Formats: sequence, structure tokens, C-alpha cells
Amino acid sequence: MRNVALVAKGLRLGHRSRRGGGFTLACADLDLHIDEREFVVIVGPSGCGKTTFLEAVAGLVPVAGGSLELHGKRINGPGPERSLVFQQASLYPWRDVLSNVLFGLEMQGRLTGQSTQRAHDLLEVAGLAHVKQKYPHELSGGMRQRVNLARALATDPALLLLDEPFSALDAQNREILQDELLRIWQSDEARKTALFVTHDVNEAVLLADRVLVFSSSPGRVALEITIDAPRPRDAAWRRSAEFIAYGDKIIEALRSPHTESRTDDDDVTAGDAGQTNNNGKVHMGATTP
Ligand SMILES: Nc1ncnc2c1ncn2[C@@H]1O[C@H](COP(=O)(O)OP(=O)(O)OP(=O)(O)O)[C@@H](O)[C@H]1O
Repeated sequence: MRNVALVAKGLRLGHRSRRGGGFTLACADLDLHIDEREFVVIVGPSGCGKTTFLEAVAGLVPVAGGSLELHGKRINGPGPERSLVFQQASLYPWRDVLSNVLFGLEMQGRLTGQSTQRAHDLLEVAGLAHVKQKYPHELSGGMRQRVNLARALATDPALLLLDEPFSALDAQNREILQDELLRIWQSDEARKTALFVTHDVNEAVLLADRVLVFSSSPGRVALEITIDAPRPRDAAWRRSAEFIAYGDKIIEALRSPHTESRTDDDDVTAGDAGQTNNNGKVHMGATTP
């Protein structure tokens, strides 16, 4: 059975100017839902409110209108069931790797034998066991971001929020980290719900159960594309015609005027590769309805 984790209805988000008065609208009329254990990726034009939405889910940006609920409860601020991973690994330079990974647990007063063991296990899975006692400045960029991921997962959050976590990495490291994230996410018995923001279309297709294409500012869901491919998704899948077709579909959506000014009644032509219904949903692959 599918349980809904996150629901946004008519959501309005923005930023109030520090000098008072002004309000920059980031998202408006945003409706979406994310199921428990689902991996949802958001793509969209620069400035369309992707980060603002993620920050609102993290409880860092207040809801200005509409509603935003996690497991049936309104989000009013940060909470231990959510972890946010930013583009730049924000590790504490005076703490070694293990102590960085344990930080969130310490802050939450949840440092037990069991949670410490989980941190060790995560470091093992992330290929970091041999650098547990090293300090951030002794690590490569890819390793630092892996530690960042392990730290976010160590608190065993129900919802993992990732804001372009691999965009600062070179292409080779990015692929390695994408594979590792998928491996960790899939191997976790209590698999997390994941919400991931990226500008990288291939990354979106590789990771997502569902891709949400945001309209230009103010952001809302212009198009939803279900990535109907089995997991684990390996190197062969990355090279498949189906993979490329999904990527083309997302690029087409990003370039479409519908992405910029879509109305609820708009229809999108999906071409040969998929079918779009009048809710802006594209389904491709074996179970295309
Ligand atoms: N702290 C802030 N104060 C004021 N305005 C902000 C702040 N952060 C973002 N904004 C504005 O809110 C809007 C949405 O920004 P946001 O960073 O959420 O977009 P984005 O889709 O994540 O962009 P990008 O893809 O370029 O990272 C933009 O107009 C931006 O200028």
C-alpha cells in the first residue's frame, strides 16, 4: 500500500526582505505529493524556487500560504525526521570524520551504542571506514560530500532532502557518488523518502522514481514524469535508449513554453517516447497506461 509522506497544497513561498517591506515570491499554487520511500527529483529553471521549496520542507522557510504537511502534520520548523544536504559539504573542520557523522545524533541527544554502530556501518557502506579518523581538510571533495551524506543518514531521517549535492564535483566523482547514494538508499532496510534537486537531467533520470519539472518563477509543478525502470539501475541502464528518451523528455519539458506558463488545462504532446495526460503527467516504459 502507498502511504503519502509529503503533501503541498496551493503552497506559496517566498523571502521577505531583511530591510522590511519587500517579498520575493518563489513558489505559488504549488501542489504535489510524495509517497513514503519514493525518490522524487525536482528540476526547473534557475530561480524557480526549487531550493526555497526544499528549505520550506526542512522548516527553514515559513509557509506564506496554502499548506505543507509531512505525515499529516503541518511543517512549522525543523525536525529530527528531516535531514538536508547542501551543494557544499558543511563539515566541522575541528572534528574528524566519525565525529562529524555523529554530530547530528549528539545534537539530538540520541548518541547510543546502536546509533553509533549505524554511523560506523554507514561509513563502511560509503567506503569511508579507512578515513574515520581523518579531518575534513585531509579529504578530497568527493570524500567530503560522502561524509556529508553519511552524516545526513546517521540520524535515520524519514525524509532526506538533497539540494544539488553533487554539482560541485567533477563528472567522474559525481557518477561515483550517484551510484553510492543509490546503493545506500536501496540497501537501507528502512528506505528513506528522498527529495533531490538538480540541474543535471541525467542525474534526475538515474535517481528518480518520479521527476517533477517546475515552471519558471514562481515555481509550481509544470510536468511530472514517472521513471518506470527497475532498480538497481546500472551502467547499462545509463546507456540505454530508454534512459536517453527520458532525458530528452525532461529537456523538452524544460524548454517548453508550458513549463514557463502552464495552466491546469494545458496539454503537452509527449511525442513517440511517452504519453502525457491532461494533468501534466508523463509515463514511459513497460507499464505505460
Ligand atoms: N534568502 C533570500 N532572500 C531573498 N530572496 C531570495 C532568497 N533566496 C532565494 N531568493 C529568491 O527566491 C527565488 C527562488 O530562489 P531559489 O534559490 O529557491 O531558486 P532555485 O530554483 O533553487 O534556483 P537555482 O536553480 O538557480 O539554484 C529567486 O527569485 C531568488 O532570488
